[in-house]
Amino acid sequence: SCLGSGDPEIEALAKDIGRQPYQALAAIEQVLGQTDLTIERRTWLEAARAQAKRMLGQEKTELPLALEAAQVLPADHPALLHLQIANLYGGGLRASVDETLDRLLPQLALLPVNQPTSLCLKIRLASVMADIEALNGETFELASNAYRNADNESLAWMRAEAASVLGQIALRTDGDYGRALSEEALRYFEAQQMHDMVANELYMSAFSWWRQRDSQSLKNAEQLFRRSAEAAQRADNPFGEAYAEAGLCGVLEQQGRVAEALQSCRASLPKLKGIWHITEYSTNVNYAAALLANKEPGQAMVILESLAKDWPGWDVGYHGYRYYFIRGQTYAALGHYEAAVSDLNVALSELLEFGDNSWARNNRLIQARFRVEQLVQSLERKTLEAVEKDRRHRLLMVSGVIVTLLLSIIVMMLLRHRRFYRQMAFTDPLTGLANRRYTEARAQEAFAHAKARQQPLFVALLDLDRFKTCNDHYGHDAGDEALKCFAKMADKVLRPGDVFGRWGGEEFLLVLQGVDRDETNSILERLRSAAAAERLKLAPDYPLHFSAGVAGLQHDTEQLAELLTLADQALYQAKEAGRNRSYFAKDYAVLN
Ligand SMILES: Nc1nc2c(ncn2[C@@H]2O[C@H](COP(=O)(O)OP(=O)(O)OP(=O)(O)O)[C@@H](O)[C@H]2O)c(=O)[nH]1
Repeated sequence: SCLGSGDPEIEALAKDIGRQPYQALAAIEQVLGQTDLTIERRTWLEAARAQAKRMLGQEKTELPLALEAAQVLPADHPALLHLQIANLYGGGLRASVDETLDRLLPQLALLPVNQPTSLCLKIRLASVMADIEALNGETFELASNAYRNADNESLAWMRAEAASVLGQIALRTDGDYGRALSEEALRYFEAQQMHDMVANELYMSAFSWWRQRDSQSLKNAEQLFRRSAEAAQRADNPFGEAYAEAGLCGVLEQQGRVAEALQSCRASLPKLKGIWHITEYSTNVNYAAALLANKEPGQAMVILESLAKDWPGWDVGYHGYRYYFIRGQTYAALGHYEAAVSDLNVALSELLEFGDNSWARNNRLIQARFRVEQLVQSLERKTLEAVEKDRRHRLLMVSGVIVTLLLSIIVMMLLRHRRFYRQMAFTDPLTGLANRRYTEARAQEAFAHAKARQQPLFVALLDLDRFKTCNDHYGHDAGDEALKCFAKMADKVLRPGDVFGRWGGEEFLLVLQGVDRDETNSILERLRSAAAAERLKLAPDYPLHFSAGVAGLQHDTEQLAELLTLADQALYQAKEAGRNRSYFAKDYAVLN
């Protein structure tokens, strides 16, 4: 660090700031502790202290007091001007920067161009303006003026400082020129063993490579950040070390070297705490990015959320872009696509706004913009896909339910139809009794069962008497009524297990199992008297009488047909004998 005070003791202390800022600061503070200092000397020492603290990233809390005390000096006193410049950096309010610059610049213009004081003030001011991103023609002119005019051997230190600051400014637009200047400064600082200045120079150079973001530049940046950390360590400056490690964290993260990035972030963050906010903030964002890359989006979100809470208002400009860009991706990794898209859009708008300044020319911004836009698009696609998938899923479910319902209805209808057709196939449509086919099947079953067990079985053919006359006198409908009435009556009188069905015309078949001859006869008589009691609406004078021919199962009966023939013969006999009676076929040897 140069001051240009002309005081060898103060200049020696100032030079030590570039070597070991901590020790230099302690020495300066020791001298400042003396009570018999003149106000001029005190002001120079305060300017040196401010510079040392700047190198160490410390707050300059005593600056306002020192500035007040220095007011007794003439307004253009270089020590006072130094303090005012120091106050611009970090401590000075942004709003008052322009005002201070308006006051300082004309005064600097009045100073002789090649005097150490004049050179140092210009270098210091250009450096502060570069740090606060006030990069304009004046800044460049201040630095290049100092660089051009520090052209003799005795001003080598100032020339190196000027080269450093001018390099810093040039690196933003012209990398090659910037780096050539930076190397010139580096050579001097290394030769002078000004480790802290070396660390700073390497850092600035590394940073300029980092900005280019291509893989070779990132490698260069990584190497320079490492060298910067080593130099800071030699200078005994943990702040400088943390600063370089923070840079390393970002570069490694960008290179996808996640584990190393996490290590650098974790090493630098505790040392940065409370020292230099912007670096702490951006390193936290880089740390979150590395955690995200390490598939720890939950952890990344914890950091991002605490940043939003503890550092409100920092999410603007480039930092805002980075913050929302990383948080958007973290949201996406956590599956919150809508929040992700919204964050990425904020990132984009920050980027576009931020792109309005001179950095917009840097293609890095354009690349970043494309990346954000690509991500937003892919996330929007993902959201749409998720919605579409959900819709398809629901559609599938609804159609599944509909298909199942339709199938059940069809199955139900088929079952009903089957039942209906089955019934149709087995039932006599007029009387609702079993039809001949079904009656015969059931009779066969009963016959086989009784024969196998040698149990009694009686087969009776029942025929309504003089049915033709009913038809003839009262009409066919009356005949139908008689048949239905007979069927209904029989259904009531007989037991559910008895086989009873329409055999054809006015003829019915009754099969009784497990009952003997007498019981069969009495069942038939029960039927007879119940039928006789019926009165037909359409044929009131037609008596519902029937004749029955009955045959019983014998030991030697082989077929049901034999019994049916016998029953038919017996029926004939019953008719012959005068009707309205039951006749049993030869009943010897009937199973009783
Ligand atoms: N209304 C009606 N008549 C039927 C049905 N099936 C057969 N018939 C009639 O029933 C009559 C049976 O007459 P016949 O065989 O001479 O016997 P019947 O008049 O009862 O005389 P017997 O048996 O000797 O007492 C015929 O005229 C058939 O047309 C039917 O489903 N409905």
